[in-house]
Amino acid sequence: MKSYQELADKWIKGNGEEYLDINPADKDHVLAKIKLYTKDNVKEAINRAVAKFEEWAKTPAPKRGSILLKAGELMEQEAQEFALLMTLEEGKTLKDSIFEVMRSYNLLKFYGALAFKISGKTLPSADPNTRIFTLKEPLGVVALITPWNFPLSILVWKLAPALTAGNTVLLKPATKTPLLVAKLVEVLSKAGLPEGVVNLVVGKGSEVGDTIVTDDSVAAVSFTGSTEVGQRIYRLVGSKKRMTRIQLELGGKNALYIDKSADLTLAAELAVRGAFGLTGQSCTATSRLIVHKDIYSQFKQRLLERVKKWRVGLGTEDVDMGPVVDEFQFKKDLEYIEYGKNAGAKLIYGGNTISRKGYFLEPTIFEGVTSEIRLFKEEIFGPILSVTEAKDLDEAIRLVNAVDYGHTAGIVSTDIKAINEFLARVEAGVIKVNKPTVGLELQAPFGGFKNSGATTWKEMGEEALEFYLKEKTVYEGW
Ligand SMILES: NC(=O)C1=CN([C@@H]2O[C@H](COP(=O)(O)OP(=O)(O)OC[C@H]3O[C@@H](n4cnc5c(N)ncnc54)[C@H](OP(=O)(O)O)[C@@H]3O)[C@@H](O)[C@H]2O)C=CC1
Ligand SMILES: O=C(O)CCC(=O)C(=O)O
Repeated sequence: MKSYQELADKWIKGNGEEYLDINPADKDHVLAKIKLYTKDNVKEAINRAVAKFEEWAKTPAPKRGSILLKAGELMEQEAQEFALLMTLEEGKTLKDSIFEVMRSYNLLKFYGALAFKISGKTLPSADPNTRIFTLKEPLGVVALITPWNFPLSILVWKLAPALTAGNTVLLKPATKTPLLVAKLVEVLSKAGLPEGVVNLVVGKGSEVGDTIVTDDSVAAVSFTGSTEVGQRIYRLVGSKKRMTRIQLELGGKNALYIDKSADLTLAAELAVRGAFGLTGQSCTATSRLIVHKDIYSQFKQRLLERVKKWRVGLGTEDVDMGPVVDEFQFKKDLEYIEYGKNAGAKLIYGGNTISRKGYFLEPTIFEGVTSEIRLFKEEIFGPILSVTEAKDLDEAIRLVNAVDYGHTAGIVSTDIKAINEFLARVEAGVIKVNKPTVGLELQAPFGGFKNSGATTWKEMGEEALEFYLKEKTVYEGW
């Protein structure tokens, strides 16, 4: 069984308790024993980031960008090793891991190139002897806190713009997926990133999280994770003595609407891919289907035909879906399945565990899910899909919006009027038309609405850089 102990020992140097990093597809496979960071270790890391800030901020932006471009190249060369580690540590299929690694090295290259064009603007002045212009500057030490489900790309889409902009970084990945991040730090080091610019801390969020976000040396916090933790961080950061910039990307309960004009084969494909791809553990996952009553029974038949062909197994095999990430999430999924059966919804597919050494579940579908029950309203983050019938487009849009989240939504339709009505009235940061709700491209900005995000700043795209820069306005007279 492959061990990553050497990688862990080299880059993760906490003094706290030991944590076993386990392969979710095989509970007996320990990838490494991780020494977690204590609050004191975190404080030391913050101090290192503070001490390095001036030097890194003064490094010319093109030089900073060149290091990221180089890191992107190195990651591309090691893409297969990154992908294998991702599958062993998080459980997603190798195909999905390779896709995530590709996105990650492209993100490094994208923001590396953007370093060459960080710019302010020049404005006309009412005074003929004055020139007005703006200068963009880094913020200082930024803290990046990330989840396990996209263990590499989410982290890189924060880290790359942060570094390009000239900030030093405190990096706090999810405790479940630290090895992959250790490998990223290794690549950055090989690419020439000076020590102390990026400071990895691997510690349980519930123990070291408050220390990170409340430290007055931390100028900004960018967090992706659950709405519950995000709201806690929002309150804590708001009560700090130092004004602190904050970006929050949170949970989702995304709906895909199947219109009466939809191509039903396409609709079934998009529904199954969106709901069960990545084991449903995606903030862009399709968790709810809203189906027009006129095509309900034909669509249901196509949906069941498609899901029967969905292959579950080890991520390293040729399958469509790997295991659930860990025991905690596995139990949570099972509780929701039991709850659904007792809450009046009808289980029409799956619902069982698969007897292997890891945390394997069948893709599961409930129909007759009303908007009052928890299956409809709460983020599950597992391979469980709820189906609800709508009498017309108006009711469908109301149902799509009838949750506290507003991350992603989708419509499958060939009716341009219905599509435009949907685009205008649905409250979500990303809307997909005839596409799966999952799958974001790095050059496009994204960020959720309602309780799916703080809607302060976008991530990805050129827009992501703005979060990591402040703008100074100069009035230069003569
Ligand atoms: N909007 C978006 O773009 C995305 C949102 N998500 C959301 O993330 C969630 C799944 O990820 P998950 O990792 O379970 O989410 P959590 O909110 O539990 O954790 C996210 C990160 O925050 C840390 N953390 C936990 N408690 C605290 C705290 N009190 N203070 C500071 N940091 C803390 C975690 O550390 P530790 O691992 O040690 O607990 C982890 O690094 C889902 O809700 C999903 O929707 C996921 C991807 C994208
Ligand atoms: O769907 C994607 O491409 C990525 C979305 C994401 O960040 C997530 O689901 O956690």
